[in-house]
Amino acid sequence: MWWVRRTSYWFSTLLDAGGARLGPGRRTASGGLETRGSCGAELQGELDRFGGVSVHLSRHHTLHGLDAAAFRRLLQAAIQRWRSEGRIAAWLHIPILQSHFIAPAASLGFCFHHAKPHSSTLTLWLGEGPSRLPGYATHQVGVAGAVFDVSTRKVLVVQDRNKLKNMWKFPGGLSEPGEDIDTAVREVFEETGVKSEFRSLLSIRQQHRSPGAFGMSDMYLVCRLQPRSFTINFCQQECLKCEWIDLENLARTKHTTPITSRVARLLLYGLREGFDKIDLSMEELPAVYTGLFYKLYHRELPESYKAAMGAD
Ligand SMILES: NC(=O)C1=CN([C@@H]2O[C@H](COP(=O)(O)OP(=O)(O)OC[C@H]3O[C@@H](n4cnc5c(N)ncnc54)[C@H](O)[C@@H]3O)[C@@H](O)[C@H]2O)C=CC1
Ligand SMILES: [Mg+2]
Repeated sequence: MWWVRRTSYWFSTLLDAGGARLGPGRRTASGGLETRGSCGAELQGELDRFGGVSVHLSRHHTLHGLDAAAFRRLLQAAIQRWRSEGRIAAWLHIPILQSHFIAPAASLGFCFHHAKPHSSTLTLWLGEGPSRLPGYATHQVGVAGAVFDVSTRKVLVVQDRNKLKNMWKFPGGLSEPGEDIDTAVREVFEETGVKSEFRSLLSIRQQHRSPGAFGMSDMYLVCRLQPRSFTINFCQQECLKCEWIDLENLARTKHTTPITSRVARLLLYGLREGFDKIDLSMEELPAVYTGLFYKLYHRELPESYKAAMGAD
């Protein structure tokens, strides 16, 4: 697959606005070799592994002195080309001192994705249907469901279509703002077609500077879910494969991620010794001052302790 080589950055980001020559042998967003020539200015970008194209204006020194109208013409031509090449999205990284290019980009449909102290990033969805680009995060919360059927000892796993290595993992994805951890049930259904019910929280992983979270922080939570249906009808856009596999095999196989493997072993332990040994159960409680509700996750408190301390 072409993206296995993406770390070598052979897709160069080029703009020849001022007639500057392009270096020989450079790769472009179209995946072909950029040719030298006098065909005029062209806005080129780097391809990402999802099929989007990213343009960093800071790398285009020839843009200096270009007015907003000329930039708009360049961008419009580039958008047409990207569409014809089947690109799904365009990302425009604009240094703060070139913010006069934001308005022409916005007039062509670009919207803000996020801003940092010295630059802003705009996106334009070029794919079919509504945009599937993830929003920006301070922390993003990913949730997954370990849907485990005790009677068959099988657990539901997927292989992600967009990952560099195709390892088995639990179906799941990013929660939307305002969603609870148990939205793992929704993610599992959307990705696999399998219906399930929340049982408990099994693990929490926190990682900072995560590449999958635009360099921000990522929380990844795995829930234990009880299956309510078994027929798989997986989402072709997100998954390459989806299967019910034997829990012991998942705990042993090398073709899985370390977190999935660890949770598989945790489930095996729960199966043998009782799920109360591994479950963080959830209770919804009223917030004292706001009148809102929140969900609290912890190991089950024995009845005797609840009674001794007074019920909530
Ligand atoms: N099981 C494990 O060990 C692993 C867990 N994770 C965690 O899983 C969570 C995310 O789950 P996912 O299934 O990835 O989320 P998800 O199911 O919400 O999928 C994200 C969607 O956004 C799309 N997307 C992401 N970046 C894109 C871009 N730049 N352009 C276009 N489309 C883009 C993907 O194609 C996918 O359709 C995170 O918390 C992450 O840390 C990630 C890797 C391994
Ligand atoms: Mg997913």
